[in-house]
Amino acid sequence: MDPLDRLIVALDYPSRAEAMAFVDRLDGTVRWLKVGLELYLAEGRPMVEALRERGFEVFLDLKLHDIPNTVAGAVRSAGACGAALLTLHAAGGPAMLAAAAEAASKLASPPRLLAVTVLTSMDAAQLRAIGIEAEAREHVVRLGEMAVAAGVNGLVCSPEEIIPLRSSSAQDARLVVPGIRPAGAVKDDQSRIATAGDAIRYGADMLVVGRPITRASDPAAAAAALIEEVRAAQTA
Ligand SMILES: O=c1ccn([C@@H]2O[C@H](COP(=O)(O)O)[C@@H](O)[C@H]2O)c(=O)[nH]1
Repeated sequence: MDPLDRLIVALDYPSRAEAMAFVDRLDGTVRWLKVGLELYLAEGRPMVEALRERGFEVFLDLKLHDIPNTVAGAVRSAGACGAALLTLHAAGGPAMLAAAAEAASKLASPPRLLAVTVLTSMDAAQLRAIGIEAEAREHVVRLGEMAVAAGVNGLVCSPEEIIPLRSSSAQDARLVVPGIRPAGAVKDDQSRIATAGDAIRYGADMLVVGRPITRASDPAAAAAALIEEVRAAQTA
């Protein structure tokens, strides 16, 4: 797989002007950009369309989570803007996921649906606080198997769950992995992390990287270095 198709840069910015100023600084080094809630709620569908017009592939990370009928409608609305990937929460359950998959299947060019398993910011204490006593790995595999059976195309998980998922019934799902940090870097609000090279060696398909690139003094160089790390890991 082309390493350029394995890195998604998260555009966590409050406005189109700031996002586009950052995109300019990337200087053509990346192919995939992620529009999340902050930017989408501020700028909406035209933001995605503008990135598509500039030739980028877009991952629309809206993490939909509602009753099946509402999520199906959201997939129809969001899916028409040209994004290649769209997220929803696996915790919405099989009926919600199946309704989303059915709605996507009726679109002219549907986004691939990715189910977010357990947010990479959550550790054991956070999981216990919402009533989950199982380890993150165990819970991710349970959610991942359920989500794939319900019809989604891929999963969002942390680097720590890639290997367990690859030996589960969800083994063929596209695994999109945030929680990427260079060795020794600050975790910020992330908990379950690994380096880009390790995540690729474990079996990730695509990596999502925000602050290690957006906060770099030279974002284009930081992105190019990550792409090189991916290339080295996949040929090792
Ligand atoms: O479990 C999840 C799901 C989504 N994300 C998103 O990925 C990026 C990560 O940004 P960093 O700055 O590299 O931490 C961010 O946009 C999240 O919304 C996630 O981190 N974990």
